[in-house]
Amino acid sequence: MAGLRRSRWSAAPEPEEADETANRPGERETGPADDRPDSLNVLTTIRRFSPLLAGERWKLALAIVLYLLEVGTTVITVALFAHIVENVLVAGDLGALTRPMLIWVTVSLLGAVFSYVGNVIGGAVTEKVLLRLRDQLYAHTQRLAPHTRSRFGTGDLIARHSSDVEAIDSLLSSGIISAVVAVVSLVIYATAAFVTQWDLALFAIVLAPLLWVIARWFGVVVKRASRRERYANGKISTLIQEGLTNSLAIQADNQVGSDRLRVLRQSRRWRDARMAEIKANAAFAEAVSTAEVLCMIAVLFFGAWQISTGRASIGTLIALTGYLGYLYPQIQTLGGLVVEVTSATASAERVAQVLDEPMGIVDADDPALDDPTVVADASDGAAEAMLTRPVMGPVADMASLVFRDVGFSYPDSEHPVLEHADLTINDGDFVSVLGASGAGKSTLAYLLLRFYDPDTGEILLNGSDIRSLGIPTLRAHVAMLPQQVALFGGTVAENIAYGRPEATDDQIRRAAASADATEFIERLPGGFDARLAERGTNLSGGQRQRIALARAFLRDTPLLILDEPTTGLDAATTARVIEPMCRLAQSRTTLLITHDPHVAALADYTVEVDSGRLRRR
Ligand SMILES: Nc1ncnc2c1ncn2[C@@H]1O[C@H](COP(=O)(O)OP(=O)(O)OP(=O)(O)O)[C@@H](O)[C@H]1O
Repeated sequence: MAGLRRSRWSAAPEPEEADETANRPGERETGPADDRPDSLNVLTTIRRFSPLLAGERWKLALAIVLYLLEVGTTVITVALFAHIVENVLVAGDLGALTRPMLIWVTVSLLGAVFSYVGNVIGGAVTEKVLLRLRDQLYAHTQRLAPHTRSRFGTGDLIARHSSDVEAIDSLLSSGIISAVVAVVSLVIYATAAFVTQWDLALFAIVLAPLLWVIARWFGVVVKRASRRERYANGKISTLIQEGLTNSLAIQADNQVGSDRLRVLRQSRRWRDARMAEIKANAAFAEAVSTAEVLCMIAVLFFGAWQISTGRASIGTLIALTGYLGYLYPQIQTLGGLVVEVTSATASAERVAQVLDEPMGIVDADDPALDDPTVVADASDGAAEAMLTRPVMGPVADMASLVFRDVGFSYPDSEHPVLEHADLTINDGDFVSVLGASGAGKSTLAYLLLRFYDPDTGEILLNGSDIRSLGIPTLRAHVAMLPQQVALFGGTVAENIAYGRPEATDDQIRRAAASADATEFIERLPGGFDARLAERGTNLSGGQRQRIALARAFLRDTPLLILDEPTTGLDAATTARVIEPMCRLAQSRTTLLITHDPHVAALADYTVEVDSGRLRRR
């Protein structure tokens, strides 16, 4: 099993400039740094992510061969054109036109087929890499320890999963294909040009190193701007995600203007970074075009001089300019790729930062550790079998708990939350957990569910250390109702059955009845088939709690953890939640975390979390 380790990456390493998210509670201000020793360059990025190309390299090679065959067809068409100029137009022999024209049409059709098949195969590789990367990144992110996930911020993680992943994808597959094709075509066109007229070709080829230098220089400039742009993009996602989630509080607190200003300021930073990118890209394109035009003019001058002195024919000059017409764009493509690919490494760094963070607590056979190429490539049914494979050990119908000398502090905190904490809870006990805010009540639930492991001591479930049970088995013993009920887009019935998707309609209805939820559910348009709004915002707080209780009734686990189930509810609603809650608690071991002494009094006894200890009262 993997434990928690500190990462060599922080969520985003260096402060760049004060920004609007900096003063958010609990958030560490971070920003991009251009000169990080462990920042990725193009080669390290390709090496880092190339396992995602496993099994696809031969397709990549095939796509490259097809593109090159297409390049071969264009070389032939240029030679044909020169042939037609010399032997048909200059010689005035129209009869000599038919054969080269037929060859031209055939070769062009072949070129179109090569190009089409190459595009489709290259595209298929690209999309497969994208699928694998998305799957790997999401599985990894979902297994991060809670404190690591909150360090990144949800909005920023969403940006890393969307636009940053796409940038890596273009770098890995299309980037590789385009680079190889551009290099080999360059060699082919250059060879054709040399064979046609070596001294003129030599004159024209001096452009290549010049363009390379220009591309390298602009690559560095664009990468710096891209880092700023990626960073600002992540921050905008964070701000918008926070703003939308807290929309009502923002309005109620009269902070609409300042909230908008925060997003606007970050958007301005993004605009500035984009402008830097746009200017660098535009300047690069112009520098390349100007160098290209100057070289072409020089070749024409030199070529015209050679024709006038009889050293070259007009057909030769036409063929040469034809090859150069294909060769220069390849140099330009290569230069553009250097710039584009270098800037995409800024996204690669951001994705690598997430993947380099160690996962939280995971079992050795957790599907998140599976080879992402195997899972993502599997058919839908096979992937389902892999990801929902039965890893469960036997689930007991009782739950006794022992905390033995437990010590714990959060990985990024100096202060211990629990120290030498001891407690025994017998099967069937209904225990309320009290304590000052920040005492460590919710932390107990985190430890019981193994989001974290204790630094010292052990927690026993039915006499076994919970570390020996396997996470799915442990969690199959526990139903947890968090402070914020987790509701998902879907119907009421689907939400009740979350955690036990195989439940029948009848079981779902019985669970709803036990949670005293049937009446309000049936009043919803569609009843059990009514669709819930995002996070269940079309339900009241009490109704959301009762859906969560129905879910817990349905799961019917021997251990129940209720984390502040009545927070924010008025007396009448609290009463409606408490009744089914007590019914649920009656038949299992229950930990009820609460601040409310009236609610706490419902339990058989109280445990107080105080100064890192657990005291039974
Ligand atoms: N991810 C984290 N990283 C570092 N410290 C944390 C983290 N989560 C909680 N803490 C700290 O651990 C302590 C215990 O937090 P916990 O949420 O368990 O308290 P609580 O008793 O449930 O509080 P409340 O009643 O206010 O919900 C607090 O001091 C809190 O600041």
